[in-house]
Amino acid sequence: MNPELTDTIIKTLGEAKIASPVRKSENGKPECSFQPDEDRVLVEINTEKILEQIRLGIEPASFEKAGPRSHIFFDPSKVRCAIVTCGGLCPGLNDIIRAIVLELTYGYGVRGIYGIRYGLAGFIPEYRYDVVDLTPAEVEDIHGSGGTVLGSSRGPQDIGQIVDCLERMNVGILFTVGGDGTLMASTRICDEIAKRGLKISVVGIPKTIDNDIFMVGRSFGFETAVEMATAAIRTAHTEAVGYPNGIGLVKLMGRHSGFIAAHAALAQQDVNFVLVPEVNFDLEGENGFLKTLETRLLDRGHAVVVAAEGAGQKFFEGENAERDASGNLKLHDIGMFLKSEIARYFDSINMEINLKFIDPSYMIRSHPANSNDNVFCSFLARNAVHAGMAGKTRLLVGYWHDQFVHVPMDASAGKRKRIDPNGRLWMSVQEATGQRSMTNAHESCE
Ligand SMILES: Nc1ncnc2c1ncn2[C@@H]1O[C@H](COP(=O)(O)OP(=O)(O)O)[C@@H](O)[C@H]1O
Ligand SMILES: O=P(O)(O)OC[C@H]1O[C@](O)(COP(=O)(O)O)[C@@H](O)[C@@H]1O
Repeated sequence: MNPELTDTIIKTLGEAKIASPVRKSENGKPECSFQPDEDRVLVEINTEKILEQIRLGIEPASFEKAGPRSHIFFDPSKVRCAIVTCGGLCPGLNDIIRAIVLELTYGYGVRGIYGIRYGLAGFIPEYRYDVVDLTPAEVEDIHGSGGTVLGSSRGPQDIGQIVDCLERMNVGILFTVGGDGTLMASTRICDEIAKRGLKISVVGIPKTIDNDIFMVGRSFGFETAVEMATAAIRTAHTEAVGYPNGIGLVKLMGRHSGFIAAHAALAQQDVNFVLVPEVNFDLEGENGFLKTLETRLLDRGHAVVVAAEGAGQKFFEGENAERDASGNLKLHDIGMFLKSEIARYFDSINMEINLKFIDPSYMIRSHPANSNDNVFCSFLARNAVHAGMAGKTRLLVGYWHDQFVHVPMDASAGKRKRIDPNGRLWMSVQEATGQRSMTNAHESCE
């Protein structure tokens, strides 16, 4: 184990003892000193008290702290591990894969590490996706690239077949890197493992640039996404001030939660309107978006509008509601909608505008992680390895109140973190944009 990292973890987490399964043999190669102990059992992180608090709507004061444990469950010389990345891309996926491989190899002396191609589909024989052997050499340079070297996918896969594959490959620890869908799938994989009485740990690493995973304070890639979104807003502002009655309209990702839009608007305070899924707004009327935009143009001559993709979906009610392969509702394009509504409105009042629409969504999502996210990914991944090697299962490695912690999968699955319309973040957005009259008059969407 990297002594520097170990020290940091000891200081941060106050761990008294550190697992040290690897020692150097006479020829300098790592050798496992771990003696399997029959009494050791896989530990389900399913703390009843935490789940009960969440059921009652009380924020849990703490979770079990993440970090290396004094006893490990799996024999590093025998255990095989698998990594799978699922759902939409996110900056930092390759950093996570790389850090898992390096910690397993150099921290614990594990040799058999497999990469599953194209998400959960990679477990299913009919797709014929080859498994990748993940070695330090294989992952050496991947952290500089966006996306995931393993590939990803959406779409339902048979849980029985996934566990069959884990059995066939003799996998002891499965690392699932994904969002709320992956979390649901992971809990079902855990159920099937338990039903079959297998000794397989499933450790989740929460992934979503939307930063909306429940009971996870910060998800990797979010900071990179905000940075990139801020650059797009800056461009929109430059374009808007460059022409008479210039309007810069930026659409950002955020299916259910507008965290990227809210944070980026606060980072680049040239934004006049932030539209998020959590807060309703009207188009027409005195306090409606279009009239408020007109007032802003008459007052200052330019405006910047930032819309998260899940905002204003009520305007499409009654239209076809399609779903993607994973069952997520396909959203109507709020950016294109606002673009045409703005054009229609100003045409109707005979006022000339210059509108520039920017949609940087996929440029943001496929970007490599920034330095802070690089560091964050490394800690998340290494803590996931510690949890897995210690025989913990059915948990997510999360970041909660400035600590890396073990979040029971069941505490997070099926729920979502959203902007509180009465909370400090949204208040700050309203103050920074001056849009209070437009969105304050309306209720939250849920
Ligand atoms: N309720 C569920 N049960 C089992 N598998 C699920 C469930 N929801 C999603 N999945 C699977 O998890 C994978 C990732 O889900 P998806 O929603 O696409 O992305 P994300 O994990 O980023 O939310 C997909 O293969 C999807 O079919
Ligand atoms: O175009 P795609 O691949 O369907 O992904 C779009 C979705 O990706 C996200 O950024 C993240 O979604 P997931 O967490 O489900 O992967 C959503 O905000 C957005 O709706």
